[in-house]
Amino acid sequence: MIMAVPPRSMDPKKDLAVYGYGTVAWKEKMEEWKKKQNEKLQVVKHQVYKDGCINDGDDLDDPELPKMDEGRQPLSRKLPISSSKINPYRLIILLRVVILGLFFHYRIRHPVNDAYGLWLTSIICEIWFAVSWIFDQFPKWFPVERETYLDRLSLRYEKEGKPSELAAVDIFVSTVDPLKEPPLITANTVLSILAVDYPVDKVACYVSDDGAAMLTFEALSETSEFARKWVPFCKKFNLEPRAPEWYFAQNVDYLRNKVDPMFVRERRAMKREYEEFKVRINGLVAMAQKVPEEGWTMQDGTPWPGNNVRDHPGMIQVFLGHNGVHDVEGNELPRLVYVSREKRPGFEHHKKAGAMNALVRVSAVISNAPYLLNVDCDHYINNSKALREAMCFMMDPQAGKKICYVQFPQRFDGIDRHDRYSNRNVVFFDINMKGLDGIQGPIYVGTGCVFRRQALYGYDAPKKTKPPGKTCNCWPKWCCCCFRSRKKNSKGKSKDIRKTMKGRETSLQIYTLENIDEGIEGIDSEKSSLMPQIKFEKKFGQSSVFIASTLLEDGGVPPGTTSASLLKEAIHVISCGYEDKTEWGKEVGWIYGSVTEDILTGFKMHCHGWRSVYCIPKRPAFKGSAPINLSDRLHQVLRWALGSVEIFLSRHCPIWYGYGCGLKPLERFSYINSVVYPLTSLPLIAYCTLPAVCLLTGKFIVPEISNYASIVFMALFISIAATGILEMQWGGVGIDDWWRNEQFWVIGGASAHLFALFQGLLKVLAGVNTNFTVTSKAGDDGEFSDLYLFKWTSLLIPPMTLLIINIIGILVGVSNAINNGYESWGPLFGKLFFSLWVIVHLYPFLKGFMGKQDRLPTIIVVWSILLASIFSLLWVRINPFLSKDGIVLEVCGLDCD
Ligand SMILES: O=c1ccn([C@@H]2O[C@H](COP(=O)(O)OP(=O)(O)O[C@H]3O[C@H](CO)[C@@H](O)[C@H](O)[C@H]3O)[C@@H](O)[C@H]2O)c(=O)[nH]1
Ligand SMILES: [Mn+2]
Repeated sequence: MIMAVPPRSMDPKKDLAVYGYGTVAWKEKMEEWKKKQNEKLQVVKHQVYKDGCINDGDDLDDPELPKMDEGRQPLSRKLPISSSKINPYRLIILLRVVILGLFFHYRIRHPVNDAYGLWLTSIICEIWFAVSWIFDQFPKWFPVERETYLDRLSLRYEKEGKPSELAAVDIFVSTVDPLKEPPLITANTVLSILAVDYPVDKVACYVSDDGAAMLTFEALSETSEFARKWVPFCKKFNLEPRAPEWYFAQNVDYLRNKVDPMFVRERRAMKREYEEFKVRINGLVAMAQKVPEEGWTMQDGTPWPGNNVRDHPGMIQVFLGHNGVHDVEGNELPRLVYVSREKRPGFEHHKKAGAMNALVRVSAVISNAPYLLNVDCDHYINNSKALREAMCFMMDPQAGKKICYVQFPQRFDGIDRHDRYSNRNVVFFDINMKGLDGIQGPIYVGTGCVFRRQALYGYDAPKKTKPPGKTCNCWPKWCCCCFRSRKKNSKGKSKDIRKTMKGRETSLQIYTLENIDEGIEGIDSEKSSLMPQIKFEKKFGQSSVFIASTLLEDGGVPPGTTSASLLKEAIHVISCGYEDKTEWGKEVGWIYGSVTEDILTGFKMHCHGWRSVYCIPKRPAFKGSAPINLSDRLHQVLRWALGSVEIFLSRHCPIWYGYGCGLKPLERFSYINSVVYPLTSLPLIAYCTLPAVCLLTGKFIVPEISNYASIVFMALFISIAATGILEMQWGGVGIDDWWRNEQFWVIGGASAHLFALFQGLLKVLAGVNTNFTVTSKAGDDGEFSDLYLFKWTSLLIPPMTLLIINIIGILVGVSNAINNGYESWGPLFGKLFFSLWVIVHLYPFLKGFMGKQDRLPTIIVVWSILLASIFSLLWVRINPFLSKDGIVLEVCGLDCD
């Protein structure tokens, strides 16, 4: 019976359901089935991914691989979440929808007559919460996980005795302010990149310095020198991680695993080398503290061109490269390039997105790898196989072609044990993103992401057989038509050019505009179908070298170019006027218009029909740092929310943008959710104020409840808890992380999101510019001293106010109840619960607010005052020695009737 399973099926769950899943024998059968499947797989040529969309119909045949070879198999696999976990989850979601319906039915038909305003406010808030819940919930309907097969990647692309066929990757590191982003951190990131487990000639590291700091430049120079020792050492002993600071922070148990004495010796020596390196870097930092009056001068005596951060020429320096320096063992090292784009007053620089686009062009001119990885300066490579992991998706002959990027989760070092401010974002990275991966792919989060270069150039994803008429991503229909024909042309041309380029490799010189014109003119056949040069210039700008590079879909630089001419062109493409009247930032590269350029950039790609992939290797691929004190964290969240508001109010708002294109509906839901969430701050603040108002006025948002109503309320409460719990289960998230996330949702919502909303509106209405406040990255991890750092910011006011009024509300409510006798405790209970719910959510905020006092934590003082007053009031009430009527008025001072 099991043999009847069609050989192309890859879904044991589905098939087993037909063949007796759930019976006693199913396990055995499954084993047998799996074995048979595996045997079959070896000869099956065209495998169809469950995805459906993923098979391009490409021929898998690699004549060099024997028919039964392991290297023919897919490089990765989708692992659906087990149905025993996901089905109850879905069931509960549906139940919750039904219960919500009943809830609103009751709520709307039972207004509170003596507190109509309260009732109306609460209902409006609840409706908003319900809607935003829908947008958050349904993109989590099809979560998946994935598994990669690095050995198969190796078998396929690194055949014995032949040069590696792995694709090249250009790696971008962005940094801006060496004081907030210590050079040592950037250096560690760069070292981890240079030492990555990948063919050296296929890796190029570009560091973008938006601060034009000589400190960064010199630190990088030191780093390249140290890399000559560090890289061979890492590779020799296969170390992890390859960022020295974090490597040496691990303790090695020399006794346990019979460590090679040679290793012990070399490790010790290397540790000393690293310490010296650190001393040199710290020396540079110390020197950079005070700017000399005449500005910085370089070692050769010439003044540093970047002395005026806002007005300086573009700078490029190649530190390590192909024919240059070798490491101490004589091996080549990856390329390392310092880039600081030109800045002039009067030009909009578009923050990080602008920096990334400059790097896209520079790298296209210098190495033009078909794939790009971008990391923030503090996100080092923690798993040296990270690039290979990404290639398991990108280079998969069937699945790869449609993938625009492979996103890795952000993981962090140096966060306090309890992760007080939910810096790890575990719920987002382990639940929401896995959900999206089952739809059209995770959103781009700004770092730890490997891109397909072509996808960044604003092209549509390849289509299998596309029905004509539905190919583009702009919403007006007429626009679709014109756009389609243009796309076709560009694609057609790219093929031609590529062929021609291959044909006349030696003769084609492409340094200047004239040359490329000649080149195109030379292809007289099919000339009419070519996209005119002018159109390319309109899209990509005036660099013919860059334009030519975009046509090489498999990357690489045309042969016969000299590095001097390339560098000249590289300077050209980072000049600040370069993007004028082009599609950079509009359709090409990182997209401008939001401080969270990441969401926007990924969104555009999904609109072009691309899919992205979420990759979670066992050993985290990248690790970074996060702001752990309250004020910095709130500012970070403020920036993110502001970015979302900017997108929400722009033409790229996912509610309106991109219909009739590649964006799937549930994916759209998720994007909508990620731009409207700051709006939730308004109902949230209102809702958190309600309990206090109720307690103070003695009114409530629901009338006297019937039994039916209390059942509905309970059911709603239970279904909310149940979805949470089941979600934690399939996502592998702990209750503490989940709870922190809930708490921070309230804290952030009551402060940063609200401010973001106003700043965003200000920007749109009054044109006030938004700036990108970089978060400081802790240099030396000083025992989380940062956690207790307290900086005053107005962001703290709204949550503080909410806290205070709720505490006052509780006090007043309790004392009222005391005065009014025991029958009034019943209704009070609901209000107290409501109010405590707010306080409990704001608790981490209160802790952060209190800072850290060594003797007697203020928090204890506050709580004791609070409890003390409650108990004293109670005491007053119960005290049998006093006559009731007499004392009450004296104590609470309120008019209690
Ligand atoms: O004008 C600028 C401003 C920032 N950056 C770089 O942008 C990165 C992110 O800045 P950071 O302050 O660390 O922001 P985070 O909130 O920690 O970053 C997250 O959120 C950002 C969007 O707000 C994304 O760009 C990041 O990739 C993502 O990690 C850093 O490498 C900066 O050097 C620039 O290159 N130029
Ligand atoms: Mn960061």
